[in-house]
Amino acid sequence: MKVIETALPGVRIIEPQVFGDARGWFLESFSARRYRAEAGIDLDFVQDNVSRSARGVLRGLHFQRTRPQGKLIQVIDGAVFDVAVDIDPRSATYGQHVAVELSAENHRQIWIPPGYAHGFCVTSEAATFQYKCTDYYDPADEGGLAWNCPDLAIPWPIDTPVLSDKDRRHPGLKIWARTQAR
Ligand SMILES: Cc1cn([C@H]2C[C@H](O)[C@@H](COP(=O)(O)OP(=O)(O)O[C@H]3O[C@@H](C)C(=O)[C@@H](O)[C@H]3O)O2)c(=O)[nH]c1=O
Repeated sequence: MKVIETALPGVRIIEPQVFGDARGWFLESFSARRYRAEAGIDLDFVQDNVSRSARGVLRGLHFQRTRPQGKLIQVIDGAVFDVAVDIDPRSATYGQHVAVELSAENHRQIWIPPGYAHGFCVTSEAATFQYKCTDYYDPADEGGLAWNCPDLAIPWPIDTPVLSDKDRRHPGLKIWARTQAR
């Protein structure tokens, strides 16, 4: 497999080795030993999630405040524009993001270590999105940032996404940071 470093510390794009033959193809989507050695993922995964979304749906930007989740993400069907945002005020890349297209066709994965905000929008007719998490979901611990915060300047490929009520209400980075500083 190929591992590509990004501008954000620890965030890596992974291209699994795809074995094609007359029947179709095969790939290993995770192997603890190899992902530790080659992608530097030395945390255990405790939860797997799958979501399905229609074109134009945007989920995010999400994180857990006290029990942050590392996420190993891939798309099983369709295509998404996937984004990780550095929300650590002590980080040299605070407020910066990495964006990557993940699709059933390119088989790409992204590893987002604990501590980043994450979101994606669907660029195909529909998309099936699958991810492994290093900590359990805790609704009481959820945090969010506005997808369209001007300080983040994320070049989303759509202007008017379909959002959940929850995702419509998140603050921008500056307002969120002020609530953290208290
Ligand atoms: C995320 C999650 C949701 N749920 C439930 C809560 C709710 O009733 C329903 C939908 O939840 P949400 O609207 O939060 O789902 P969603 O917007 O897909 O949330 C996800 O977004 C992406 C961007 C992430 O990075 C994930 O970590 C997660 O936050 O599913 C769980 O039971 N377990 C989970 O792990």
